[in-house]
Amino acid sequence: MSGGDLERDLDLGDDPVVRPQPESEAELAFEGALRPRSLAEFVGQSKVRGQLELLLRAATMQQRTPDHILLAGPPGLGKTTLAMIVAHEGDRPLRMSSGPAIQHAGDLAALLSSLTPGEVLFIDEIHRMARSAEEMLYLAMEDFRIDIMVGKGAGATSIPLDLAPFTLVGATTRSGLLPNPLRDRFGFTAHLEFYDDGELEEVLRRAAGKLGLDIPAPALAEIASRSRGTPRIANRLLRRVRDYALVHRTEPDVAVVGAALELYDVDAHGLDRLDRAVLDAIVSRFDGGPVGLTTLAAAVGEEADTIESVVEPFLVRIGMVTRTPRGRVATRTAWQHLGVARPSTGALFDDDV
Ligand SMILES: Nc1ncnc2c1ncn2[C@@H]1O[C@H](COP(=O)(O)OP(=O)(O)OP(=O)(O)O)[C@@H](O)[C@H]1O
Ligand SMILES: [Mg+2]
Repeated sequence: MSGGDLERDLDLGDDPVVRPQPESEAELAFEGALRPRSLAEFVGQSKVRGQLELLLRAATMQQRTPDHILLAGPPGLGKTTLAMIVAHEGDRPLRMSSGPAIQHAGDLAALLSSLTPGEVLFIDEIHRMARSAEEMLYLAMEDFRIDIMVGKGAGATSIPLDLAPFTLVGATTRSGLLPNPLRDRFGFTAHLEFYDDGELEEVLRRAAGKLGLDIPAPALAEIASRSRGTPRIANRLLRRVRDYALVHRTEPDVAVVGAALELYDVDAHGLDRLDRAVLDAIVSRFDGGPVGLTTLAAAVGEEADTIESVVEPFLVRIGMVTRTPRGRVATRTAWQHLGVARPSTGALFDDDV
């Protein structure tokens, strides 16, 4: 997306610290060390936890493989963690793959035919799997069987192949993109929700413990409140605060949390520069909106997709932006947050949000 000169007068940097996607290999390794290993250790999502517990117990009592499980929800809320827990709780081996790695039915056939009885197969980003593989997966999930095509043209024949019984755990950030026949074949779909501040505080308390950090509760609460309901972001901010305290040879109290996060441009609501640039554009350049997604994206020099999938959901969730049929509108809270006086009359504000 080209924003022309509008794009040039904003310097947004490209290392936002509060994006929900993993930042780097180093972060993935760090996350691995902090991942809860059991359902009991998994913080929050009490509904999903209870549902999973029942499903796993019933399978153990009946000595069968648990039903296939679909984990749906935004990035960083614990889908991969839960998939590992499903395998661990049932004492089953875990095979990990992902949608983008399965580009042909043959890729999936190789994977499925090599599973051992009772194995848990985790397919991350399952909505990105090739269509031909999806169809093979339907039969595999239902009957633990696949048909392998041999030869081409008129001489082609299909050879049925029995599979070892397995549990498929699929994860998706875009459950709306899954075809219905695939969605229907999961025995259980877990919808992960954003965490509240108390739950994030607990995530942070456990993570600090694992890292051997002594951080007072008010400082943990301060990090939690800036973590956008997302454990991955909470753990990342914890790491930045730890580094800051280390370098400045100080105890990580509330003031240190504030200073460290200010350094990384994370404000009291967990908004970063891009979030604020979006809000500022709606308020200052488009008089509070409504403004269309493409125009808005051009104004801040960012991909429309990033605005739509990453920036906007959070701004909508905290009540700073609303979507109207005519475009995005900044709410009263947004004007207040930016410290800009909002005109009290005018046709643009007839939604009075
Ligand atoms: N309920 C939880 N309790 C404690 N830590 C959690 C919880 N959920 C997630 N985490 C931590 O957050 C980090 C990210 O979690 P995870 O990798 O499972 O997210 P994800 O949903 O798979 O994200 P993505 O969509 O990007 O793959 C991990 O370090 C994990 O330890
Ligand atoms: Mg994941």
